[in-house]
Amino acid sequence: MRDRTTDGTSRVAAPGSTPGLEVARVRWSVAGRLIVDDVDCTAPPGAFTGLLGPNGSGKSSLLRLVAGITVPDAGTAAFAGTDLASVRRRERARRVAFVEQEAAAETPLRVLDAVLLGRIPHRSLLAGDTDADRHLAREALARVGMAEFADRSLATLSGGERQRVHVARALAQEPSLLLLDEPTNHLDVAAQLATMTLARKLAADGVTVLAALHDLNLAAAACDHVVMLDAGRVVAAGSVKEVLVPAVIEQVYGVRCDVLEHPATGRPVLAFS
Ligand SMILES: Nc1ncnc2c1ncn2[C@@H]1O[C@H](COP(=O)(O)OP(=O)(O)OP(=O)(O)O)[C@@H](O)[C@H]1O
Repeated sequence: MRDRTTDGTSRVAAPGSTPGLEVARVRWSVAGRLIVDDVDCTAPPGAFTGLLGPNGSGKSSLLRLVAGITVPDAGTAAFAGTDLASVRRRERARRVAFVEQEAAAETPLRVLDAVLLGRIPHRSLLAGDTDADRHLAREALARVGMAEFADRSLATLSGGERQRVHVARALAQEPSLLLLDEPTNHLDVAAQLATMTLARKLAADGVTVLAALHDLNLAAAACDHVVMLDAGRVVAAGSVKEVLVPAVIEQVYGVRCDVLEHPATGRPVLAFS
C-alpha cells in the first residue's frame, strides 16, 4: 500500500495482515473543474487516519467518493483488497459507514430510531428491529455519551448532540471502514477529545477509520497516519511526525508554526504564529 505525493515520493503504509483502504488514481471533476486530482492514498487497517487540508482542498469530496455517494471519473477505492465499486449496495452498507459533515434536514425521529437506521443493512428487508438491534443501538449511544437522549426527538438536539447521534448510528452499523467528515465540528473540547479517543479505540478494535479533520493539533494528538490534501492533490502522507512539520504547514496553509513536544504524550503540538 502506498501514498503517492505530488513530489513523486511514495511511502509504504503501516503493515497489516489485510490491506485497509487503498485509493488509487482517483479523479473527480464537477462543472468542468477538477476537484480531486489523481489521488493515491491509504488508510491502514485498524488505524486512525486523519485527512487534512485547507477549506476547499477536497476532503469531503474524497470521502464522498470513497463512500460511493459520488462516482469518480477515474480511479478506484478498494477496501480489504476489494474494489468498493464492485460491491453491492447493501453489502457495502454493512462494511462502510459514513458520517457526513452536515446531516440532511431531520425528519421528526426519535434518537434511538435514528441510531437503529444503522442496523438496516444487517437485517432482511421486511424484518423489524430485534432486541439485539435495540441493545446495539443503545450501546452505540452510550459510547458517544448520549445514552440518556434515546427517547428525545432528534430535531430538538443541539448541533453537537446531533453530531454524536450520527456517530452512534455509524457505530450501530458495525462497519469495518468508518468515514467521518469533521466529526468534532460543533463539539466542545471535552466532546472533541472523547470523539478522538473513541476513534482510536475503534481503530484498536480493528476498524479502519478515516476522518477529515481541521484541527491539526487534534490530529497530531490522536492520528496514527495522516494524509494532507491541497487543491485536490496529496501533498504529504505518513505519520504525524513526518507530515505535521513546519515546511508542510507553511506550504499548505501559508502560516508559520513551531512544532513542540507534548510534555505528557511526546506527540507533536503545533504552535502557530
Ligand atoms: N457538487 C459540487 N459542485 C460544485 N463544486 C463543488 C461540489 N462539491 C465540491 N465542490 C467544490 O470542490 C472544492 C472542494 O470541496 P470539498 O467540500 O471537498 O472541500 P473540503 O476540503 O472538504 O472543504 P472544507 O474544509 O471547507 O469542508 C470546493 O471548492 C467546493 O466548492
